[in-house]
Amino acid sequence: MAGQEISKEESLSLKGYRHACHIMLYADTDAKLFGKIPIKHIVLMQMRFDGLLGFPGGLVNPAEESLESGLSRELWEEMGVALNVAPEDHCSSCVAPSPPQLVTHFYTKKMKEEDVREVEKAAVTAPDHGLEVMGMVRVPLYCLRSGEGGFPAFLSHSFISNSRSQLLSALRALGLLSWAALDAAVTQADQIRQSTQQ
Ligand SMILES: O=c1[nH]cnc2c1ncn2[C@H]1C[C@H](O)[C@@H](COP(=O)(O)OP(=O)(O)O)O1
Repeated sequence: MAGQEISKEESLSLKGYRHACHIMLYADTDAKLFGKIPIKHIVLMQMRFDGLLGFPGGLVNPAEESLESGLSRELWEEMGVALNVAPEDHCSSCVAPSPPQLVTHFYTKKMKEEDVREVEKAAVTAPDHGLEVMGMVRVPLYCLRSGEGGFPAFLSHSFISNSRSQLLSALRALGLLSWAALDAAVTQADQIRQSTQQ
């Protein structure tokens, strides 16, 4: 479910559409899982109230505020931190495949590892914690030796709207995972989904 890409400016002229803004916060890390598997990058997503994975953010009314300030407001509600989002952090805008009449605007922001830790700590006492947000999650970007563990297993879960495509596109565009690693993970995730549907 990728949705149809559209420019931010064009999307704002669409009549009768709602606008949702979400952001991928990420950082580099030297940490190693079990002391040997390099984690390389921390990427934050969240478990939503509906059991689906998605990015922090929410609905913004462009008639009342800019997309970026609306996104900052949503981030405060969901993560309890005042994060400045700039127009330069904008990554893509899409007419979402579902729900209807929705444009999803996607942003990415690189942080320091220690600042990501502060976000994670603050999120536990944010207004929406335990209500609209069940918790922040880190995306495991590594693959375990079995081939399926780690990122493929993560991708086999259920995601809200086009957030899975947003994740894959951002990882590709930012060079956090190679094209080959991404393609292999997507193929393995499909296999995991098929095997768990039986
Ligand atoms: O992470 C996401 N990526 C793309 N679209 C998303 C994401 N999370 C939600 N959505 C879509 C689907 C939802 O109906 C709307 C509104 O999002 P939500 O975060 O639930 O907004 P509110 O907190 O209710 O304002 O966007």
